[in-house]
Amino acid sequence: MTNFGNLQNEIYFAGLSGAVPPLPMTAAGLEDLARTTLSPEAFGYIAGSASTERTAAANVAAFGRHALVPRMLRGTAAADARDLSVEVLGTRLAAPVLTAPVGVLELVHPEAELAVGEVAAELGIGSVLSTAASTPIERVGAVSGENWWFQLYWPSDDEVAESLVCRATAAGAKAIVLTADTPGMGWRPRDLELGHLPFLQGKGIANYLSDPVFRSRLAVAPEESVEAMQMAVLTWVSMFGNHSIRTSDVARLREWTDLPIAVKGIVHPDDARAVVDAGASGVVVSNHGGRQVDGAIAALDALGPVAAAVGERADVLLDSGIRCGADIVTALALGADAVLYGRPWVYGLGLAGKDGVRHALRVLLADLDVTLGLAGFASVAELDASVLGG
Ligand SMILES: Cc1cc2nc3c(=O)[nH]c(=O)nc-3n(C[C@H](O)[C@H](O)[C@H](O)COP(=O)(O)O)c2cc1C
Ligand SMILES: O=C(O)C(=O)c1ccccc1
Repeated sequence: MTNFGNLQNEIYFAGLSGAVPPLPMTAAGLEDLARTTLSPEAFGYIAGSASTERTAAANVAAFGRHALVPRMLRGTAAADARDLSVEVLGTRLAAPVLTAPVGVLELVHPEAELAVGEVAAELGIGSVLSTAASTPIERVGAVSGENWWFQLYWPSDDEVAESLVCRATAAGAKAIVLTADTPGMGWRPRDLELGHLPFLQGKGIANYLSDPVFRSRLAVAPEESVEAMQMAVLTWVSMFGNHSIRTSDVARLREWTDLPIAVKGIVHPDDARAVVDAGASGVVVSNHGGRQVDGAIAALDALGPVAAAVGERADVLLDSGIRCGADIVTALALGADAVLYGRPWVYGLGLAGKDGVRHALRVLLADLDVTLGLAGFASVAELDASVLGG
């Protein structure tokens, strides 16, 4: 047992000698501090969503429309015997949480993906490494323990896509997460107002620059000169956007790797059924944190119908709007097997590197642990819709 909730005791006892936690104890507090600490470009890129940002707001608001109805006097397990573990896509996790794939982490801190992979492994949860990482797959895989997955942005050059998948498989990834909702970049006013797209500065393209197939497309190695690097960036631009991927391509991905495949960015039950028919064993219900289609349905509102559509045929994960322990309990009650945690730990990374990521993740996991126990549950496995009063 992991006893994530023990963070409470740790802080209160340290408080006896006058110590207080170095960072805020809520996701909102981390965001507020990041707003005044990070550069406007970095903060705008992370906090920003598409257009009016109403889907980003809806993601969070949707959790507020569900209330937990805690059960009392059930003689449940002591805090140190509570079991938060789950198995998703064949991966055993100490809690139903993985860090969401987030690109270009060098924008906020040089430790970037290495910090996230290491801390997730230390805590026994999972991490999903972005294609748009600032650090090559092999280096991140080497420090990320056993429970990391690779997120694929399928480039318009299929041979580059296959190469990325083979590299991730060889580096020890336990699953491939194909992101379906980003055939191109969403309309993002905060970035547009600053004229800021990090990739054009060569940030977040380390997996391409280190890829033998991508490099074979370049006339001159990017290390040779500033002009050669600019050509590599333009080659990236020409291959990042890819509107041609279809459901049937999941079957092609299936041929490149034996790893389980999840498709991320699904909100329609028909799309969920189709990708499972094509060979996916997981679906991530997500609208990319409201960064792609503004006006889209809140992720939590899409969860129930998607979970009903796939039934026992696939695992269901959810992201977009997870901010506290009760949000995870709600998502699991509505049919998710686990959640991906996004922006709050990115603020932690920006504020204090690896320590900040650890802080943000421990706060979430402790809140989940305490909430679960107080609601009358001894394990995550026992959670079902009845916690919502049914
Ligand atoms: C700065 C940033 C970069 C992201 N980069 C990626 C990415 O490279 N690949 C991907 O599949 N999703 C990416 N996402 C989406 C996240 O994986 C996740 O779906 C989203 O952050 C969930 O919303 P929330 O953070 O508001 O909870 C990114 C999100 C943010 C905020
Ligand atoms: O910024 C994003 O949300 C994102 O997912 C992304 C990552 C790399 C390239 C383009 C978009």
